[in-house]
Parts: sequence; C-alpha cells; structure tokens
Amino acid sequence: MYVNSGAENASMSLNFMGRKLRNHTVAPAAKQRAWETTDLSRYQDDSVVSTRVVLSHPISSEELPGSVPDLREEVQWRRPCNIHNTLLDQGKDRGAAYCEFSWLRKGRLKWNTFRHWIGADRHRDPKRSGKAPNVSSMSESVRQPKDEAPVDVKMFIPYDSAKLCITQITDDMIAMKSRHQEMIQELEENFLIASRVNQENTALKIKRYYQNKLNTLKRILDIYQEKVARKNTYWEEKVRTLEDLNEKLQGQHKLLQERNQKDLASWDKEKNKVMELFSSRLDLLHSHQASTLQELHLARAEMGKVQEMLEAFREKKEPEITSEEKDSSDSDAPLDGAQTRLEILKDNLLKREREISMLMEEQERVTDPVKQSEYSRLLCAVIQQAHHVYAELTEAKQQFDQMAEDNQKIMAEIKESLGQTVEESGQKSHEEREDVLQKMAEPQVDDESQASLLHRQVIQVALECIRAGAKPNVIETEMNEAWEAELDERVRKFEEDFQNNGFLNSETAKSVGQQLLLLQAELKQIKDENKKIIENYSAERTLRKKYYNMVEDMKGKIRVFCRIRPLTLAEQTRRGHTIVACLDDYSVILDTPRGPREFQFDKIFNSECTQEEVFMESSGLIQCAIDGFNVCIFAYGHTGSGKTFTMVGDRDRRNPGIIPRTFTKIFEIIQDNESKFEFKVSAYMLELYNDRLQDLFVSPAEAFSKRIEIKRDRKGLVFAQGAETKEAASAGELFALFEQGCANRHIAATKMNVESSRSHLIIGIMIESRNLTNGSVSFGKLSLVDLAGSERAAKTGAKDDQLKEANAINKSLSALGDVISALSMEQPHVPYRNNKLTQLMQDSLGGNAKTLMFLNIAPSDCNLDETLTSLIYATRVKAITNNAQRNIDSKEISQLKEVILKLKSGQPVEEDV
Ligand SMILES: Nc1ncnc2c1ncn2[C@@H]1O[C@H](COP(=O)(O)OP(=O)(O)OP(=O)(O)O)[C@@H](O)[C@H]1O
Repeated sequence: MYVNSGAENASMSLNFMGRKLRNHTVAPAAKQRAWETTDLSRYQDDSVVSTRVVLSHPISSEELPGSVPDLREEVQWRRPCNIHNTLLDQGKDRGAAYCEFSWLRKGRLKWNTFRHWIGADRHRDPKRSGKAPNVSSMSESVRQPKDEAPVDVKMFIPYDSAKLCITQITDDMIAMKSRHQEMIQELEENFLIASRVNQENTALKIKRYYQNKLNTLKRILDIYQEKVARKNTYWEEKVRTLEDLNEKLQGQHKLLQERNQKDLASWDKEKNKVMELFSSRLDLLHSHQASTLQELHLARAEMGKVQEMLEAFREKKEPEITSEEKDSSDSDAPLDGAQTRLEILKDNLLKREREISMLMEEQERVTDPVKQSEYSRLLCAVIQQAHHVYAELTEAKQQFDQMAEDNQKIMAEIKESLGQTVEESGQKSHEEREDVLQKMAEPQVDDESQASLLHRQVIQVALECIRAGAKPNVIETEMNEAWEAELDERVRKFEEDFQNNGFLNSETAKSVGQQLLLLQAELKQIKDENKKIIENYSAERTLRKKYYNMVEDMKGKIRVFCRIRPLTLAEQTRRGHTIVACLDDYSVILDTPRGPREFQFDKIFNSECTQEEVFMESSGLIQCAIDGFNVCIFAYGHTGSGKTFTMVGDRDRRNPGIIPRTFTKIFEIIQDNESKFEFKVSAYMLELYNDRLQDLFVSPAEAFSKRIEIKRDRKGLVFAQGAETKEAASAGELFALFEQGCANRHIAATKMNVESSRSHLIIGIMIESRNLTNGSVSFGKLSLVDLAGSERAAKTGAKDDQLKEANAINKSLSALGDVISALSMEQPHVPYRNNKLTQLMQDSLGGNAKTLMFLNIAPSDCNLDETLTSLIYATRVKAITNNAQRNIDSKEISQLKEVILKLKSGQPVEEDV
C-alpha cells in the first residue's frame, strides 16, 4: 500500500496495488500546521513515527493524541508503509490528523511533552533552562530517551496540575484507543471496499480492454465483410457470367448434340443407302457372276462340241490314212495345239467356275457386311483371274485366226496345185480333162490332194466355229450324207444354244471383265467411304463423349473410370474365359447368361493399360487439390479386382499406383510454382478396421488406445479429430510416412493365397498454398481411399477373425451402397451416419469435393456376379452430383482467422493486427 500526496493540492489518494482507491481530503490549514510541527530531517529512518510538538501554544486535550504522518517522505520515496492517515478525511472535523502509533510510543511522547511542559528538562539541562524547548531538543529527547542519563531532579508539580494532566493523558489514551480501533475497523472496511472496487475495476478494465479489442476486430471485420461483400458481388457477377457462358455452352452442346443426332441420322441414312447400293451392287455382281458362269459353261460346251466334232472327223479319217499319210499329216499339228490349248482353257474355266460358285455360296451364307466385303474382295480377285482366262481365250482365238489363215493358205496352195493339174490336163485329151474336172467336183477320198484339201476345209470350218462362234460354213465338198446330216444337226443345235443362252463372244466377255473391274473399283470406293464414315462416326462419338464428360464435370458429377484387370495366373490355369470386352474408350460389354449388357463410364481402361496411362487420366485432380478444392479418389471393386494395384501398385513397387505417383506429382507442381506460392503439405493416414478408426502414423498399441472422431467443419468438410498429422517437405518424406503407415495395416491371405486388404485405407493430404503476390491462402484436401473388397465368405473360406473382418467390410460397403442409392435417387435423407465409412466419405459423395471413382473389375467368368453387381453400383455413382467449391481466403481474412485462432488458444495477439 502506498500513500500518495501532493503539496499543491489537498487531495490525497490511497493506492491499492498501484491503483487509486479513494480520495482523502485534508484541510489545507491543518496540513500546513502539520508540516510546520514536524521535523522530518530527524526521523528519516522511521517514517511511521512522527511527533507533534507544541511550540507556542499550550497543549490541549484535543491536540495530544494522533499526529501528522511523514507525507513528504511518502511522496518522495513511495515507500510501503502500514495503513495510516485514514482519518485524514475526518481531520477537518476533528482538528487533528491521526497516524498509527503504538500505545507505548504515544505514551512516551506524551510523557516527554508533559515532562517538558512541567519543566523537568529544564531542570536537567541548566544551559537550556529558562528557554522554551526547541524542536531539535524535543526530538532528541523523544528519539533518544534511553541515551539520556537519568537526572535526579526533584520536581514540584502542583498536585492538581499533575492530576489533571494524568487524567487528561488517561482520557486521551482511552480516546486514542477507541479512535484507533475505529480506525482499524474503518481500514478493514476500506480494505474490503477497496478490494471489491479494485476487483470490479480490474474486471471492468479487462472487460473494457477486450471490449475495445472486440470493437476493433468488429470494425476490421465490418471493413472486410464489406470488402468480401464487394468481392462476393464481383464473384457473383463472374459466376453469373460463367453460368451464362455455361448455359450458352450447354445450348451449343445441345445444338451440337442435335446436329450430331441429325448427322448420325443422315449418316445412318447414308449408310443404309450405301448398304443398299452395296447389296444391289452385290446382286448385280452375283448376276454378272452367274451370267459369266453361264458364259463359261457355254464356252466349255461349245469347245466340247467342236472337240467331239474333230474327234469324230479324225476317227472317220483314221482308217483311210496310211502310215505314209500319217507322216504327212503334220498339217494336223496346229489343230492338236489348239486342242491342247482348249483343254487347258477348259481346265482353267472349270477351276474358276468351281471357285466362283464356292465364293457365291459362301457369300450367300455370310450376312455380316464386313465379311461380305471380304468375300467380295476375294470374288473380285477370282473374277479378275476369270478375266485373265478370257484374255487367254482371246489370245487363243487369235491363235485360231492365225491357224485358220495358215489353213487357208495351205488350202489355196492345194487348190493351186490342183489348178495346175487341170491346166496340165488341158493339154491332154478331152476325156482325160473331163475326168480331172469330175475328180475335182467329187473329191475322192483316196486322192491324196483331194483328201488333204477336204481335211483342211474341215479344219477351217472348226476354226471358224471356234473363233467367231458362228455357224460353220457349208463345206463345199461332197461328204457322205450321214456325216453331213450329223454336222448339220450339230450346227443347228449350236445355233439354238446361241439363240437361247445368249452366248457371248469374246468382245462381250471382255466388256464383262471390264464391268467387273469397274465394279471392283466402285466396291473399293464404297469401302473407303464406309471406312471414312465409320472413322467420322467414332471421332464424333469420342468428341461427343468428351463434351458430355466436360458438361458432367461442370455439373459436379462424380466421374467413374472402369479398369479391367488381366486374367491372373490362377484364372488362366483354371481356363477361365473372359466375359468382359471394351467396345470403345467409354463402353464396356459384359457377357451375362441373359445376353450381353453394355455399361458406359467416363473412361474404360482395358487389361493392357499401364499404370502411367491410368494416372495421366486422373492427374488433373491433383492440380485441383493444390488450387484449393477438396478432391477424393477412391477405388471400389470386389476382392482381388485390382483396387490396391490401381491405388498403391504391386507389392515390389515396380508398378507404382495412383498414391505414390500423386506424392511425386504434388511436389512437382509445388516446385514449378515455388516462385509464386508458398506451400505447406501435411498428411494423415487412417484405416477403418472392424468399424474402428485407427491412426496408422502411430504404433498399433498406441493407435488402439487413441480415439479418433469424424467431424465436419462449417463448410461441410470432413476431418479426423485426434489423428496424427505430419508435415512433409518432399515426395520422399511423404512416401516414407506412407510406408510407415502401410506397415501398420491389417492385411490377410485369402483362400487363393493372395494378400488382401482387410481394412479401408484413407490418406488425407492437406495442401495449404499462400499466394506471394496478393497474400490469399487456399486449402485443398486430397483424399485417397483404397476400399477393402467385398467378398462372399463362402467363396473365400473366411473363418473366425477373418469372418468378423469380412462382415465388418460388407456392412460398411452396404452402408456405402445405401448412401449411393439415396443420392442417385435424390432422396431427402441420406443415411451417412449409418457407418463410419460413409461418415468419412460424406464430403466426397454429394458434398463439397471433386470425386473420382475407380471401378475395378475382373474379366473372368468366375467373377460374373461380383462384376455385374459392381458395374450396376458404379452406374449409380455416376448419377451423383457434388458441389465442389474452392477453399480460398483473402490475405485479410486469413489473418483474421489466425487472430481468432490465437485468441481461442490464449496466445498473445500483436496489436497491429
Ligand atoms: N491392371 C493389372 N495388371 C496386372 N496385374 C494386376 C492388375 N490389377 C490387379 N492385378 C493383380 O491382381 C491381383 C489382385 O489385385 P489387388 O490386390 O490389387 O486386388 P484388390 O482389389 O486390392 O484386392 P483386395 O480387395 O482383396 O485387397 C494382384 O496380384 C495384382 O498384382
């Protein structure tokens, strides 16, 4: 406690713990007197004791008790002292100030005064006798009474005075005692009041301090709210423009779709037309082929006939030809050559004929246009060969021409020689000449020249016949009637055939070949056009799908990628066959006992797709997480379908999956943007095992005793309260943390002796990025989830603990299924709270996140049921819409958040904030 006083004014303050308690007012006159009567220089070492010395007026009963405190010293040194002068405020009324005295000291003082007054000191000090006691001598006597040697002085005090004095002193003492008691009581009261007031004041001050702070914060908040409102309007405008743009885009998309549909319809029409044309061309081709075949038949028949004719002629002649004549019948050689040639041609024609009919049969059986076109191609090749045969035929005919010419020459020579014979005979007698002429008119078979001529004439007829397909000229020789009749008959038949069957000559055959070639070219053109149409169609389909995906993405739809794993060794040894096929990049067909079923997804990865390709398709989402969005990538599928392979990779880490590649990608992006942003990456890793959340960043024993709770913040973002979050400065560090977490995971071997995940794995990577230019801060969360596989206990042979695990997994997956059903059917209530898995994934399914689902399926027929269920499940997921929003705060808001956080945690807050 301090006593505070000022000389200039009369107000005095009593401080308690440095604070003003109460004002005490002292009457200026009394105070002045108090100063005058106090010799401070003498009492420096005792501030409590003060003395009151009456110098010029006699002591009165009122002035004796109490004293004035050493106020100057108090003011000067502000030394702590006991509470005193509390009656100063009453000093005016009482005419004197009181200070704390011990009874003894007061008594002694009074005694000394009394002694002085009665003149005892004067008796003791003869030098001072007769003088009034001064302050110093008085003080000394007061201060050092013990030092003085007792002076044996006889004093004569009038009894009445002494009695009066003693009575006065006694009364004073009693009064003083009561006053001091009052004073103590008052002091106590004061103290209580002071402490209460003090407390109230302190509370008031604290309250005021925080009120001020709050007001400042409110003001700042108002300013920033204004700013935010302004920004909001700005962004709302932007959103509106974007929405307009979106609408426009959608309109364009619709238009495009409509156009596509129209195009498709027109293409379909065109395709149908082409197909019709194609089939009409094919029919034409068939008819041409048929006619060609007929033609070939006819040609063959004709050749056969001619051959027969020649043979019959030769048989007739043979017995008449002598051995000598046989030697001279070299003239038959061209005919023999022609015959051989004919034989070859016949063989060829037969062959082609067989081929053509085979192809035609085959073509009639085949309905598939692709195969039909293949056969048409073959047919064309055969027809081309047939054309070659025709060409050869023409060549043969040319040969025949040549042969006919030669034959005619020979005939002319023979005739010439016969003419010479006639001329020679002119010189002979008339009878002899008549005889020669007759011989010439009636060719004698036994005559060598005549026979040779006749032979040549027959050859000529045959050759003519073959060459032009015309009626053989009448042999202008006399033959025996039977032979002539037979020949006539044959000619008549030939003529009939020609008229009935429309026998084609070589020119027609040639034109048929040309037509065939033309058809072939046309066919090729149609095929090219068809190919182009198909290419256009698939390009258009891909483009449409791309636009569709873009629109779906803009709508916030969950994207679903389907991945088909290859047949495992076990499945291959069991000779399991594949029942899943990719139609294109977006459609997959499952062969079920009820027929094929088609499913469409945002992307299909077949069994040959690499981990790199799969990651490339999904890596865009990592940039989104860095930009401040919440992103979730999760793998779903039955046990052994390839979820862990997709998310984590294979066991020996030769084919890393999405998770390790994501670690690398995050830090690649960070490195690229280091100059513009400041990043902070932290992660947690949990597993949901037997319906219990366990922290994988701590040892299993510690994790068992740790309680992790799933909470949601105001924006609806899910976070795991109580989970260990670790920071990572590089991909390597993140990967090391991941490896550490993996070592604590629950896995088990299934019946097939394959490692299987027995828990759902959840990795959360938080990325905070501060824009170094404008100070804005964004927070992105990337959740990577490898779900445990659903399985049928009977199929896997699970028992005891494994059965319990399987039940927990199936329960959680069925809860997930319920949530997906409710969301896809847009039901008002979504049962997120039924399971921890669904609680954990609440923001990823229908919440504030961009979500990508990997549907893993096995291709083998032994997994048909599971695959079908998964495909249906994933189709429903595709219908779910999320509402992803960027988590970004301006510099000021992020600072305010920091302040609030600090205030909450009781940390000091810098004033300039
Ligand atoms: N795309 C793929 N290419 C090659 N092998 C694959 C592929 N997908 C999966 N596998 C192999 O198939 C087996 C089963 O895969 P995985 O363990 O990833 O299945 P899972 O769905 O995670 O199973 P569980 O749910 O039981 O953990 C593994 O041996 C894995 O290497």
